[in-house]
Amino acid sequence: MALLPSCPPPAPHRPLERPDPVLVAALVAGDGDTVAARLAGDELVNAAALRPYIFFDGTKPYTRNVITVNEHYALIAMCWSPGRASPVHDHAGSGCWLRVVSGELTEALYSVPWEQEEGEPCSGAAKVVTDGPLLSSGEGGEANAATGTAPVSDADSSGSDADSGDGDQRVRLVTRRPLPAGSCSYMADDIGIHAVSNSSSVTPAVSLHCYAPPFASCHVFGRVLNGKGVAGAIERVGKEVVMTFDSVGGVVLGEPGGALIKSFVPEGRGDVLMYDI
Ligand SMILES: N[C@@H](CS(=O)O)C(=O)O
Ligand SMILES: [Fe+2]
Repeated sequence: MALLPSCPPPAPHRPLERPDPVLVAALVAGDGDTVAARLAGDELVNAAALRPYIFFDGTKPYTRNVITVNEHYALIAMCWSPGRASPVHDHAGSGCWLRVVSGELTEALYSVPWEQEEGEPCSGAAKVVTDGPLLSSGEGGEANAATGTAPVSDADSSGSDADSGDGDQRVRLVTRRPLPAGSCSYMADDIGIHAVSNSSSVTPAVSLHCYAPPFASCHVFGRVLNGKGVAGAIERVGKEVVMTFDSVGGVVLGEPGGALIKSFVPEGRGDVLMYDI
């Protein structure tokens, strides 16, 4: 059992925390293929190297474990609760390489009907569903987004109506694809926006993400609630959210109120545990 560590182990044992020269050189050169290959290979990324950073907080859809951040990239291990998902989100103009380490994820890719300018704030609707049905991997909501048939009428939102003169602001589901263990993917704003979910309702999943350059905030997208609390299509109602993290360099961060990182494995253990990938 790994209790809350007071400080990270010495750097020589934690190669993932040092800027990787291959990754840095590839990023500086704009060579995405080499970045992908580096993350897909086992030389840098392997279970033993990742294990110190794998923490789950069972109360969250996914736990963000920051392995390292430098001027070129951020390396983050995400631990996915069974059946849970990230909200639909962009990546703040950064490139996002993803490798599924264990379990199986599903990526839902959405197209956006507007040009995403760097640093451009999203027009805000007053009520945005960010952690409701949108986050489940169920069929209901996203099917609406795919067909664009869901009526949207938000009394508190000006200018976000799907039928407004500003044009169609709806986000549309393009595809949903499984990401089994070992698979890799790339995502960026010029491709679209996405939501990632753990495909399993019982098995945790772990993924490794490399963001280049690192970013401190992104936009999430949700369904506008109409006056009766009914969620419509996913629209450009994204609000800027600051990225949070649950551990850094293998050290679990405490939260006000003392919430501890909990593990799903083994079931029922309430103290801080690492999940063995
Ligand atoms: N981009 C997400 C994780 S995933 O859903 O791609 C994040 O940084 O939290
Ligand atoms: Fe993402």
